[in-house]
Amino acid sequence: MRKKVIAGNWKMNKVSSEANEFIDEVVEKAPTSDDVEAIVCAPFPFLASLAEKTKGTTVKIGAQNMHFEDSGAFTGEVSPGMLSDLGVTHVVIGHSERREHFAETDETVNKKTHAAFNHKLTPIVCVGETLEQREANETMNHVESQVKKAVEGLSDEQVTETIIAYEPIWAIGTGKTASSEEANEVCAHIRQVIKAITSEEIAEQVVIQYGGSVKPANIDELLAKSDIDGALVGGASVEAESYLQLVEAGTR
Ligand SMILES: O=C[C@H](O)COP(=O)(O)O
Repeated sequence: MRKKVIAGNWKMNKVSSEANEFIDEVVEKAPTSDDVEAIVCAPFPFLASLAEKTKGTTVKIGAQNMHFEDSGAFTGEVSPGMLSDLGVTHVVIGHSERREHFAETDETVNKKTHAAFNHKLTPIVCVGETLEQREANETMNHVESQVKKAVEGLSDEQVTETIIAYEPIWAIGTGKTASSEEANEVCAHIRQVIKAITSEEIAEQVVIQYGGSVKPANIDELLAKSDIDGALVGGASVEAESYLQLVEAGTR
């Protein structure tokens, strides 16, 4: 059985003292079950401290973005090696907010996915359709194309380790969650796409998360679905109490 992976994405929230208080509480109270993996994806300035505080615990720290190059004249950017050197283990790649506001493309997503593996980081690759695409029945084709491009050129082993987060853009931060059936349908399609590229055995191992207005009140229903293996959570992951409830749901 695939383990549930619950990743909080704080986005651009918190100051250092709040970040440290959150992680102290989460480290103390997070369930230590093999059935669930807890990841906190925090802004760059907090990563060193959070990675230090979670060393030797079950809580993992992720970044929300990175550059694909190892080093160079890229003012303001952060390299994959800088992240892994701190003890960061995961990195969100291709979040729709980065695609929309920071010109992230399928091509840069693919480069970043390769760069993540080159530096022993696990990529959490985000895909998902706009409301217009859903209404035009383009969801499956769009998501399929995003997934194929993201994993292009990866080895089978790397595809197995890639976490894919299906996040319909219309459900992000809007309070509108995709129904568990709608979410599962797309996650199942993503698994079929992975199967077609690799094999059934690999597709069965790939962790596929749902993201978009996930909260303690709706996570159980989502996680009960056959192809939803976890959640990428924004708003409801910012407070420790709510985040811990989400992680706890992964153990049920
Ligand atoms: O990365 C997280 C997603 O954008 C979902 O955000 P949300 O839970 O606030 O809707």
